[in-house]
Amino acid sequence: MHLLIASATGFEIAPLEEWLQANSHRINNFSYRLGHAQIDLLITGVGIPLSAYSFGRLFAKQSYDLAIQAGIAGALDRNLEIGEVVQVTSESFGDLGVEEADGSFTSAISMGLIDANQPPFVKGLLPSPTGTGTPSFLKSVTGTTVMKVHGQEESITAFRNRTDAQVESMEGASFAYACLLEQQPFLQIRAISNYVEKRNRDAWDIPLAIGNLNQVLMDMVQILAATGRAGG
Ligand SMILES: O=C(O)c1cccc(C(=O)CC[C@H]2O[C@@H](n3cnc4c(=O)[nH]cnc43)[C@H](O)[C@@H]2O)c1
Repeated sequence: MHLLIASATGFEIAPLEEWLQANSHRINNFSYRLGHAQIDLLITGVGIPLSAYSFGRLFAKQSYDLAIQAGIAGALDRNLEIGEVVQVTSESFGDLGVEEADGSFTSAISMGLIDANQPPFVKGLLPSPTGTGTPSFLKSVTGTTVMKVHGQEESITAFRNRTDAQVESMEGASFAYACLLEQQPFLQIRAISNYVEKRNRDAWDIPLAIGNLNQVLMDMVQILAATGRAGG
């Protein structure tokens, strides 16, 4: 099977890369062979524009049995724990729209600039397909993708009032959008590094999130390499 593991930054999947270097056959700078799997690594860059270009360019020339986006994320849902690893099963572009004169936000979808049901959107969301090797041991959550990480109480309260999303990242929706349009089976796996709250960098635990994320990735890679199957 041909597997893609993509991340915004190199540090988010560095432990996986080190593990592949020690435990698999290196094909080139970004590809490894392990059992029945070829594993390609992709670093897209942070944010919607960089990741959208990266996925669009890659999927124009290459398809995969399974594409996994892996990274850290902020939790809007306080029931999620720092360090917890989740799978994001629906996405949205959380701040794509206009700021009104009174400071309120109107989304591009409610303005009709994007049709809420224009494929691959379904009711304004980007739902993940089911049955693409979804790991049942991970909690399923809803995600949203923003250009600007929230850090001010008033804007966070307003955002919570207009989204049902449980986690926030800066690339999830670009990945889901590209995969859905290219009919590319995909999974988005995120580890919670912080809560979406008044900016407090000291409360982030990036090492814990990255450690837990990469343990899940290594477990999944070993299972997929052993079985050579993504479905199920
Ligand atoms: O050090 C910081 O203050 C900082 C702020 C934003 C992002 C980072 C990163 O390390 C970038 C990696 C990745 O992290 C995702 N992420 C993590 N937490 C959040 C969040 O609360 N809201 C949105 N995105 C988040 C994001 O996908 C970045 O690509 C460091």
